[in-house]
Amino acid sequence: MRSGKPIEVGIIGGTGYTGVELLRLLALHPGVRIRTVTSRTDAGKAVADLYPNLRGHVDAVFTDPEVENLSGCDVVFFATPNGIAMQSAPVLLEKGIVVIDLSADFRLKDADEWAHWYGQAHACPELLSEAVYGLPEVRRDAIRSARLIANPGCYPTAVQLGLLPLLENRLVAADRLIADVKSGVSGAGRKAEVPLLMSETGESFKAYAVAGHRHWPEIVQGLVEMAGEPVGLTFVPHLLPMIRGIHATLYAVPIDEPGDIQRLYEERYRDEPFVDVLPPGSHPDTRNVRGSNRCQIAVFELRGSGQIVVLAVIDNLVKGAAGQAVQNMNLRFGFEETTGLQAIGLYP
Ligand SMILES: NC(=O)C1=CN([C@@H]2O[C@H](COP(=O)(O)OP(=O)(O)OC[C@H]3O[C@@H](n4cnc5c(N)ncnc54)[C@H](OP(=O)(O)O)[C@@H]3O)[C@@H](O)[C@H]2O)C=CC1
Ligand SMILES: CC(=O)N[C@@H](CCC(=O)OP(=O)(O)O)C(=O)O
Repeated sequence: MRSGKPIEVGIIGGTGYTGVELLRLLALHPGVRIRTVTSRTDAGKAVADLYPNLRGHVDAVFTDPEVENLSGCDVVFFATPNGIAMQSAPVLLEKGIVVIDLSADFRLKDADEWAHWYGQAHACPELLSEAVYGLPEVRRDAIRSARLIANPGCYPTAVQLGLLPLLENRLVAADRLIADVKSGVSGAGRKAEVPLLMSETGESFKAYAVAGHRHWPEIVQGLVEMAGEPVGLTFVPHLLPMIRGIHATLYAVPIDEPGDIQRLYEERYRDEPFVDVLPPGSHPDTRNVRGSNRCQIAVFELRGSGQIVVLAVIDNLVKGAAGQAVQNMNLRFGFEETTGLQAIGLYP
């Protein structure tokens, strides 16, 4: 466990939902000092004036997102829209600063695939192979020595953790996977857009991006690595009338008699501090992980159809973004993995 001088942290995009969630978590982390928090629109304003929940905990003032404002940082988090981190990550890495990107810029390994899904050419394709996909439950050792960490997306975190034990053990048909996943509205970020108004989302429920969502290639990339074979995945995201939370219902067809699936999940995740396999017959509820870095999972083998159904819930802003980013920082800088992440889910 690391001790000594706190590490210096920078956050680009400190006014957004994942940025302020990083601030909430890092403010109580004993091993860090928040050195720089950026905003183009609120530069010069005290962080605690914009976010009074942080009064007395964060004394930083928003600054412009210029690279010069980040020198002296040991680690910089990008909590920015896609396409921003790839512009400045190379300069920061050259300065010896560790980069943890919460956006999707370094998640896909194939630059053409990235350009296809994100609608622009990648600015530094040469870094894609080096970037470590920061799902600690799969890649803990690589994260410990990474310079550039691609923090997973929210949907991909829930789906991959839900299917990992089945795919690693080759128990299900990898070409027939279904992920039916629902998200709270904060997944879309803090922006003024008509489809995100309370009157549009508040008492309604719908699927979206059924024909193709940019998280699909990210999830498939991760599942292929787990399964060691090609994967066929149907992924359908939905927008739920709630603020935080992701609920994934995952369907898989066993190849043979799969054995004791409950035990398989319990053993795979026994030593994982942030994956909680619930007792048989449980139905995980998004509110039980709200504000916490936990993923709660339940697994069922349906007698009628023979299908395996896995339910996985996370808070999209915590295990799906800022919490997982802090978990990655902890691994990278030698802190106890759970430092600053002990918050229990809010109930009700
Ligand atoms: N919301 C979620 O649940 C999740 C989000 N993510 C990803 O994390 C990233 C951040 O998401 P979220 O917090 O929701 O987004 P928001 O839209 O809420 O916030 C974006 C932040 O980026 C800043 N920003 C915007 N453009 C630029 C720019 N050109 N240069 C520097 N800063 C900029 C904004 O501040 P300002 O304009 O003042 O500079 C703002 O602080 C996104 O890539 C998102 O896809 C990942 C997982 C889950
Ligand atoms: C509810 C909602 O809109 N969710 C977002 C996904 C969350 C996210 O921010 O994903 P990236 O990090 O990959 O951009 C969406 O579907 O676009």
